[in-house]
Amino acid sequence: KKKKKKTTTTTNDKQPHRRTHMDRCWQIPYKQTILVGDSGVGKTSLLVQFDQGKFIPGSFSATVGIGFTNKVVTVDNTKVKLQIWDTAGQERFRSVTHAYYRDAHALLLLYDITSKSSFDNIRAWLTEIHEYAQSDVVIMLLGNKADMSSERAIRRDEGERLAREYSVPFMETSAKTGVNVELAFTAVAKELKHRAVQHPSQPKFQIHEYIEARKEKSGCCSYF
Ligand SMILES: Nc1nc2c(ncn2[C@@H]2O[C@H](COP(=O)(O)OP(=O)(O)OP(=O)(O)O)[C@@H](O)[C@H]2O)c(=O)[nH]1
Repeated sequence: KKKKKKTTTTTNDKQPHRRTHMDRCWQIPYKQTILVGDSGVGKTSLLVQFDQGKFIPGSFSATVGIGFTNKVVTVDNTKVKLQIWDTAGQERFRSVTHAYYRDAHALLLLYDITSKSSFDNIRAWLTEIHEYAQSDVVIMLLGNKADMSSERAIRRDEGERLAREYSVPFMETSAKTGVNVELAFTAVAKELKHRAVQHPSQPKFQIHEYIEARKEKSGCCSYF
């Protein structure tokens, strides 16, 4: 049995993509994705579901400051390395979070479908994002806790309407059941990959269409 060679990878943002003898497919240097939204909407839970495929129920412990998880997503035979930052939703950590917006390639903005205030605050979050982040940052709006249909406070079409107003893609997710969690991150990875390696003659990747064709609408309450 051949001994596996130890490899080290370096990132160089000036090189959008490269192929090395260690890789079987193309690689894109780390892309920073940040999870933002009010405290308790499920940012940490969403990341744990995506990273480990599990949901840890029980008492809620608010994130203090900021932390990250590295995750490689393979899209179209290309490895997109996402460095996913989980921020604290609490107001008192806001200045810490702002400092990270500038370097973000993508922002996943969450509200909780059972919390009207978390939905109402989305406009304030978007104002902050537009103030601190790069103008071409990929933004996605997620209505989390879609499994809690009996406590739903925000209809799906309200989320859709808000997303349309800001021209951002939208879907409802559940960090508990996993509904649309992988899709949210894969769509972001695909968009970032296309931006990095897209040839001008190729058609642009349509993130809205990609999501619309794949998102699960289950776990939501058709009555609304
Ligand atoms: N039913 C259900 N509960 C969820 C879901 N996502 C998160 N929760 C619960 O909601 C609470 C808050 O979740 P967190 O992931 O800690 O929220 P957060 O947005 O990271 O909060 P901060 O760290 O304070 O910003 C926890 O009790 C979770 O178990 C979900 O999709 N469905």
